[in-house]
Amino acid sequence: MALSTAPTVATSIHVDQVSVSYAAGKRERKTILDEIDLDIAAGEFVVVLGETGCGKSTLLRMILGQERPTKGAIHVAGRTVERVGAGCGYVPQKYSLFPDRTVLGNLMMGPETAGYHILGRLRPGFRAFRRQVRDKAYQQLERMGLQRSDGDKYPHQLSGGMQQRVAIAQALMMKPKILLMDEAFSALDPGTRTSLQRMLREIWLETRPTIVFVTHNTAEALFLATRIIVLAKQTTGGRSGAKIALDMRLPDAGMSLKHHGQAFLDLVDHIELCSQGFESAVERIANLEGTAR
Ligand SMILES: Nc1ncnc2c1ncn2[C@@H]1O[C@H](COP(=O)(O)OP(=O)(O)OP(=O)(O)O)[C@@H](O)[C@H]1O
Repeated sequence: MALSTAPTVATSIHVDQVSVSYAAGKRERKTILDEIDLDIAAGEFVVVLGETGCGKSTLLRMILGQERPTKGAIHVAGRTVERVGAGCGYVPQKYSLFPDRTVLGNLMMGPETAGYHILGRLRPGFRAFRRQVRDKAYQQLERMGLQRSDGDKYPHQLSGGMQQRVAIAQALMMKPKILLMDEAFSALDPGTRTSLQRMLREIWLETRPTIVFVTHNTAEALFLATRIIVLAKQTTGGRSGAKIALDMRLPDAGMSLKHHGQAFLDLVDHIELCSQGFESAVERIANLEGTAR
């Protein structure tokens, strides 16, 4: 087994020889991720792609601390992840808001809970603190393109796109250095999805959090990412879990078909072929590198 290497703080996320397997029947285990090594530097916008069931969400849950790896370890900002969400904001596909709280209540809950425990709220400073948190919540709402009056609504009174805007605002209220997003735009109609992609890129350009974003959509990945990771299952050699089949830094973040034409289409093809199997991806990349020499 590889020794755990000490991660530096500048390395925002350090995934060290992580394997994940689940019980499959009485005696067997099914390997989902197989000895994954991945270093993500502070400020990178990493998009994780891969075919359905290859373990993208599993990897994100491990970074979040919702689950522990079967083998290996994950370090976030220099600390081994041992509990949920230490320093990470998280936006899932949907249903992340508390249905019995207003939008404002949802936004204020995190900072209030982190700032004052229940008895501490009787102290004189709490009211002023609460006013500051409320002002910040309104600023976040407006930053997300929502109205102040939306603050009084309950989640069920909002469209799916508005709910996801609130979910992102909620995650940003805690000023996370790391934002984990799991198919956060997948349930939205194409127009709303495009506008949220633009908004997320703007937020990233303004404050440069580290973002790890899981999606099925290759065009979305190329528009958002500074780095694309493709997970693909192994199919030979008696191993079955997924490994990193492609790890690609993009010279041009914010790529789109409109601006990059054939280069964009070639990259989409390359990524999609690499996601079809780990071994074939390795062979494909070796062939391409041989041709380039
Ligand atoms: N707690 C669990 N117990 C057993 N199996 C699990 C558990 N969590 C995930 N799996 C299995 O792990 C595999 C990978 O799941 P995961 O959701 O990470 O894949 P994914 O790449 O995100 O898929 P999709 O793109 O379809 O969302 C699946 O086969 C899933 O059934």
